[in-house]
Amino acid sequence: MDCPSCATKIETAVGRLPGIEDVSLSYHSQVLKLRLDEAATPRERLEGTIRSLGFGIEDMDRIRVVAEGETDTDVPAPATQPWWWTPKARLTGLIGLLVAVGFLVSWFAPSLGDYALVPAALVGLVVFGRRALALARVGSPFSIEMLMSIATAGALIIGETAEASIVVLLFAVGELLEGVAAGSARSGIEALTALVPRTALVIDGEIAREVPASRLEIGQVVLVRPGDRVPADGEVVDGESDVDESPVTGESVPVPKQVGSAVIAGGINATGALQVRVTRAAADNTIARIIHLIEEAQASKSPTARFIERFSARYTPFVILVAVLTVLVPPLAFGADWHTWIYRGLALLLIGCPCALVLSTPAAITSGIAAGARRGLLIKGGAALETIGRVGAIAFDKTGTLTQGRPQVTDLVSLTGNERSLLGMAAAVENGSSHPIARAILDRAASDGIPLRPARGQKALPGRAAQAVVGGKLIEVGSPRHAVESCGPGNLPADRITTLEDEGKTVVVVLADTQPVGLMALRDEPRPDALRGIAALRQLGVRSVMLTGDNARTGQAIGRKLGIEVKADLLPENKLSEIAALKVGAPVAMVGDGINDGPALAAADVGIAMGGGTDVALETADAALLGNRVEGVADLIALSRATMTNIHQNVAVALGLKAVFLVTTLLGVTDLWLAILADTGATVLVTLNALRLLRRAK
Ligand SMILES: Nc1ncnc2c1ncn2[C@@H]1O[C@H](COP(=O)(O)OP(=O)(O)OP(=O)(O)O)[C@@H](O)[C@H]1O
Ligand SMILES: [Zn+2]
Repeated sequence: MDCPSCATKIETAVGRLPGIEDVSLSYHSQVLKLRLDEAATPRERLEGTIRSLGFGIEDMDRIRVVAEGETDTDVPAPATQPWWWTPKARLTGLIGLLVAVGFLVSWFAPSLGDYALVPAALVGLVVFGRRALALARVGSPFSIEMLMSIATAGALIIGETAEASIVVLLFAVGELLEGVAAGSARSGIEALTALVPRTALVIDGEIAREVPASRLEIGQVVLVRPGDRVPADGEVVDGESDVDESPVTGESVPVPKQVGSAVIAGGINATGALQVRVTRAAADNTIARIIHLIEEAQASKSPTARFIERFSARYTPFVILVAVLTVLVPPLAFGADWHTWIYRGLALLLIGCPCALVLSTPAAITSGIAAGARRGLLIKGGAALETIGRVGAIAFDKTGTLTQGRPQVTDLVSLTGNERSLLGMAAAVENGSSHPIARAILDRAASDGIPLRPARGQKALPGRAAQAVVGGKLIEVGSPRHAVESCGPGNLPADRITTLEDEGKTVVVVLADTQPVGLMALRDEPRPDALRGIAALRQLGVRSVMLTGDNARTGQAIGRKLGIEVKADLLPENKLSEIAALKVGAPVAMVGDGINDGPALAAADVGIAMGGGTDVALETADAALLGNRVEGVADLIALSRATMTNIHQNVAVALGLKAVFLVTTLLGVTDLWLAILADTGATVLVTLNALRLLRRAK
């Protein structure tokens, strides 16, 4: 199969057979899966149906019954034939030979004339004509095969046998080239599958035993020696090492891993032996999800692709109509020569194939998505890829996206008692909360050796505070704004708060029965890559805005360091309205860590999740940055723009060539074989152009 639409044709045709369910055909792995009731449809009939559409089954032995739950990775990769020995290549060779012999014969025996070329044309006509009929039966009457067969038959009838034979030869060559080009696009994605090793060493008591990586189960512990590739997504339970995850995440620096770190299948373990507990089965590890994503992206059509499909659905009948008129009108109305105008009409039929046009968008989108995947930029479909390049503004969540997301308590200010009891109280309230501030306070209490006091009724007030009853008092830990609302502005040490906030620290106030008893300041360092990432976006002409629930002073202090516009003091629902307000004229993207900001990611036109490796929240986002660098956002935009440029070039080539040939054919300066060259040539050009996107990636 050369293109996803081939896969659709087969799926439709096979799906119509009785007793067949759950047909799914993966264009990438070239594997067809279905549930078959052999009483209704014997295997031979299934095979015959596929072959009648002009596709082969590489090896009947590879038809296998799979057990429930078995994954694609268990299916051995097809033994790839060299391109010059594929059925297509052999057919092309045969037709080429017949054409060559035909020309020789007519050279030596001029009396035979062009009849020597009839065999070549007939072989092509039989092969492609049968395919055209099979396609017509499954609902595609205007296939290129049909147009080509009519043109060939017509040329034979009016005695242009040389032309007819050249047309079938060029068509066969074009198909062959398309196959080669499509194959190299596919191998870019297959390379990803190859990243995961076939086997893994499972630790079983004292010994390590080798098992297929596809059979690893969640919870098993595998040994990854230095130099090995990590066989599964998992968590380090023993050992320390640097792992090069660049093949999956695009992150070029090896990542240090200790006990507790997440590792991704496909990473290369550099220095020390690691023991890794498997956290995801092979079927849904990061790489499998990337591949799945690319396949889904192909199935879901981008807006441009949909537009072009609608256009081409009208284009072909329109050209056929023009061809019919071309044949009929001049001879009937103006007494022109029939032969000339039939010839021109046939040439027109050949340019009526929208193949190159239909391929222009999906080819580029697939390459773009695959190119992104190679650099750790996951894009969930063509629509997202198209939108990202057009965004006018990008909203960033602060915590964990522009900052490290690991705040540290820097200052403790007790207003009444001592600092240790202040910390103990706050920690008791925060115990159980997952907010980064809560974690920071709990860590500090633990490192200061302060025991937790019993607390009950722990509750979160999102975007404001956490509260609980400790020692009979209602203790609240929250933003200064929340404190002002409960105790009035008079009782707070406002100067002290202002000073801390101007240093870029987040201040929380601890209240006991609505009376302030202390302050805590926390600092969350900006991420080193954030500055570069924002600068790169500015270069692309995109506005960046930081959205934060923190107060304005803290936000501004961080914003100044990063050179980014700041919207502060936002409650979670205000973040949504800020995003809506940014949508003026151009779409908006939202970048977050995908943990607390699901709604904001969903509210934007494009939600981009950032997160280290395995725990990316792809469910809520349209795109994800596996490399976990802010610069990835600019890379995404650049990739999207490059893809759109590529699409426009493809459309221009496809339509441009057709337009030129439309005119020259009507003027009578185009030969039939030039018309077919324009068609297959355009398809090949479009595929090759789309491949340039993949090359860019490495
Ligand atoms: N569990 C909590 N403990 C203490 N203070 C809290 C807690 N939850 C929220 N706050 C207060 O509310 C403010 C806003 O919280 P919110 O969760 O909306 O923002 P954030 O996640 O800290 O920052 P950002 O929006 O930039 O990611 C915090 O700065 C803090 O002052
Ligand atoms: Zn195709």
